[in-house]
Amino acid sequence: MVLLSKATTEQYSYIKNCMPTKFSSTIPIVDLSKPDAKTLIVKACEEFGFFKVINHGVSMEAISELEYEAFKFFSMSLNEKEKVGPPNPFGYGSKKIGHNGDVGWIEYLLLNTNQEHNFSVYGKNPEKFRCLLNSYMSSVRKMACEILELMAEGLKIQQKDVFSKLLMDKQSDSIFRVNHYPACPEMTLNDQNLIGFGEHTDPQIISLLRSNNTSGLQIYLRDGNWISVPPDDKSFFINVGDSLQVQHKACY
Ligand SMILES: C=C1C[C@]23C[C@@]1(O)CC[C@H]2[C@@]12CC[C@H](O)[C@@](C)(C(=O)O1)[C@H]2[C@@H]3C(=O)O
Ligand SMILES: O=C(O)CCC(=O)C(=O)O
Ligand SMILES: [Fe+2]
Repeated sequence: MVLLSKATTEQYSYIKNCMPTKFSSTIPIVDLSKPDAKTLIVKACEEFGFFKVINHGVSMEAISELEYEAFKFFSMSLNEKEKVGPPNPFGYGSKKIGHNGDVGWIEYLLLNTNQEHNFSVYGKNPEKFRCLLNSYMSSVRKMACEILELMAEGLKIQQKDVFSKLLMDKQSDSIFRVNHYPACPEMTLNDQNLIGFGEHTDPQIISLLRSNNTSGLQIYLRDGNWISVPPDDKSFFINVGDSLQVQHKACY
């Protein structure tokens, strides 16, 4: 058994511990290349508010290249990374999330997808990072539009771009987050995990999540239980945000 000294535990005490939950085998899967995708998307949104997409059209090469550059960025010294911060609202952030005083064992880059950022400070090869980010963001935006259009069709809304046009708008406030959850060896040795990104709902229309093959993402179900989402680095997970939930209800 490993015991943590008081001094060690004190530095983490302001970040809550993660509760272990069961892995779910019931996450809906939508194959975007199949004709039933629109029906399955609507069903998943209504019953779960969360689903996984395969055949999403974002190339694995673009994903791996960006992931590699992001890892390089996060492996730099805190001093170097902080040249891209603080995130008010965009840039590099560590531990502090949002404006409500939330904290987590996380560091991240927060970008507006429609805004030019000063990339000259983004890591050792900023131009490469900028190119990879831009091409990744445009592929993911394309996928998001496809999902939103399928959703409108599935809901039998005549105007197919009713949701997707919000994303295509030049003034869109869509954001891109690159989250890094550093290992916390002392806690892991003691079989505990610190909360990375704490409990929240996403205010947007939808969130498109991709991660490496590490577990950690948990979702809250209607029945009041939290479940762990089995990781899958080849797929994207789609979370219905508060704005879509409100608009969706208004569609009936
Ligand atoms: C804890 C929080 C972070 C967040 C604002 C909030 O109070 C609740 C929602 C969070 C979220 C989730 C989606 C996006 O990543 C984000 C930028 C957003 O708009 O809402 C974050 C906020 C944030 O990181 O500032
Ligand atoms: O990093 C994750 O897996 C979740 C992040 C998240 O929920 C968010 O950025 O809104
Ligand atoms: Fe979220």
